[in-house]
Amino acid sequence: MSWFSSKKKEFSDEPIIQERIIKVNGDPAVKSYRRGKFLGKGGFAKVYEFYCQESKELIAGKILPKTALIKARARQKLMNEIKIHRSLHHKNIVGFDHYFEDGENIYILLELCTNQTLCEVMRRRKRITEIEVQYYIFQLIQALRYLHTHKVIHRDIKLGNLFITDQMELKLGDFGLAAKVEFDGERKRTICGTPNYIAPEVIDGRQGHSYEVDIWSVGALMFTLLVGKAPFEAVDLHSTYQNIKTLSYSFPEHLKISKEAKMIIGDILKVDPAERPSLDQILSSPFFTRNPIPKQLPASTLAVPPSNSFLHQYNLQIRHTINGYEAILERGAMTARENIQRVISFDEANENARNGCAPLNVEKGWESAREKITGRQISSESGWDAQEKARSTPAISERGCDTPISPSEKECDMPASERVSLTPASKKKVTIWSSYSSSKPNEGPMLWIKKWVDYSDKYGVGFMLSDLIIGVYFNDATKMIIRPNSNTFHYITKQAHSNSETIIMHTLQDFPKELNKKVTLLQHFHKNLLINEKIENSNDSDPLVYVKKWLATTQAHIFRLSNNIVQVFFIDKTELMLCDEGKTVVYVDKLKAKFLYSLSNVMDSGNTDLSKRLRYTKEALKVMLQNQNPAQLQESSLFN
Ligand SMILES: Nc1ncnc2c1ncn2[C@@H]1O[C@H](COP(=O)(O)OP(=O)(O)OP(=O)(O)O)[C@@H](O)[C@H]1O
Repeated sequence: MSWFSSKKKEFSDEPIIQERIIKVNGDPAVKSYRRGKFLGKGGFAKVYEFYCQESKELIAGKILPKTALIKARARQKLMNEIKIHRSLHHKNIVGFDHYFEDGENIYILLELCTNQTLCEVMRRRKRITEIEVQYYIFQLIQALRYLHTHKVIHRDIKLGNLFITDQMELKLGDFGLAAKVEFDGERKRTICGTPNYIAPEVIDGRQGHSYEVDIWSVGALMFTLLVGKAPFEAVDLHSTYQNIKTLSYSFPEHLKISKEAKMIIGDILKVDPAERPSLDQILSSPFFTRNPIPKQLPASTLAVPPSNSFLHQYNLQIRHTINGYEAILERGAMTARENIQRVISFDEANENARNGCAPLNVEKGWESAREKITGRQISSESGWDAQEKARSTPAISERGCDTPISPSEKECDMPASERVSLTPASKKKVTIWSSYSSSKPNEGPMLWIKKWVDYSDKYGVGFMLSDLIIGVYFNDATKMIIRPNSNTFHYITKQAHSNSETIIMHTLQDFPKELNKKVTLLQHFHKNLLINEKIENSNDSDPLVYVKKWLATTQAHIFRLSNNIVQVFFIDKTELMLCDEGKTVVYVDKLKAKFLYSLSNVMDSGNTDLSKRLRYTKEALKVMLQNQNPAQLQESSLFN
């Protein structure tokens, strides 16, 4: 793999560096590089842009004078760095191209990261917002997952070793202090140099250290990014070490740092390495799962906080996915998707076996998980579940973004689902479902049914969606929807002999007389379903979602929404939700614990109860979509 970037650049009189190479046919030849812009300098090295004259491409060239490598220990360290770095290939690790030498220097050619490092960002910004911390640390953790699976400890995670590309991707670099773990359980004893965020067990030295030192650094780094100074910083090294050993650090009171951020940093900064969370546990913590992580930050954030327009756009995206306590589901789905991604990126059979089939209990440890899911079938009007109360998710500004949000132009897009990549095996299985859950492209935002009531013996089914849209699916298959406290409603009818639907908007003061009864019913549902709901201003231009089809069987109520989400409410009070075009399965058990799976993992997991429910759902969907008689469903086998 070549790390040369194809960017053309004109150089005039910069020095030329020549690399002696051997051609494929064995003939000696020379490859020339123009030494371009100075990028920075480290302990021994100076780094420049290198312009390859033959390929006309750019790369970063690290120049180490041989005079700095006279001591055997320095040479050994460099060889160790090269040996480890050249074996690593991950999108969040600076790419290693190759190295060569001439009489004076050793040259290491590396992937060019044009946006410098987080050190320069922090110099300009002092501290960054929580959403940016999520963005960068998420990528760092992907790099560390890869490293640790390949038995490498980085041991020098610091701002200056976190490079940023022109695409705003984070890349971990500088493997000068990295170490390979030779056997399971090996504890490293020596560490050369002074790592910035040194872990207490390294200072102590007695019990040795391992992968957990990188985890410690992640915590210390997160603190630094949010606060603007390292957690244990002191006037001298001795006091810093003392602070580390006694965990003496505190969050300045004047800074608005979320409790989720404080919690995960506190969990990581534990003196006993065994008490620190794993990388996966860090990513499953509320700090990372409470909102989708942006796909890309704008380059402006290298110098200034995220713009209002970026935050507004981001907020719009997540308003559809996060509403009340249901955020848990979406947060979990993110984590589940990452879980899938992780399985794939590790690309190791044993990793697949270990990670692939494990259900992710997104509730574990979260207070929010105590919330109950709504949507119980009720038998009469008086049974509206007044106790069910949604938690409202704090606005983004309360989640640590200092900048207020105001409407403005579009700046980025970040559907979390784009992070998903599936193994070929999963793809195969998903098609079974996508034919039911996604016969058309995704048609709307991520909303789902939060409450419903079945009045089909008289009128139809009333429902409330997660963004508090109220709707009725009438017995004649027409639908009506209204936003909370809105003066307008939508009436949806199906055209005869075709599948297409007509949506007409009316005001509550002015609508055709023949809709009188339906509107009365809609208002009745509107009033009752919204009891105890916290209503925020809704926007009439937001896309509408409604129940497109539903089916009641002896075992369950099955709903298919216009955004292709399928929800199944079983009579034993368990629930299933198929989202993400049927690729993600959310299962809520009787105790309201929520589990997330990729569809392929459920099928392979050996969870026969869940597989049975999924098969049942598939059959029910077939019946529903082909307008068959529900009696054709083989139901007896479901809850034996
Ligand atoms: N791949 C790269 N792309 C762009 N700039 C780079 C790259 N690698 C290094 N630099 C720049 O060069 C500087 C020094 O590089 P680096 O930190 O790798 O040198 P070092 O001698 O190994 O440093 P240290 O003393 O921290 O170990 C970096 O801070 C950065 O500004």
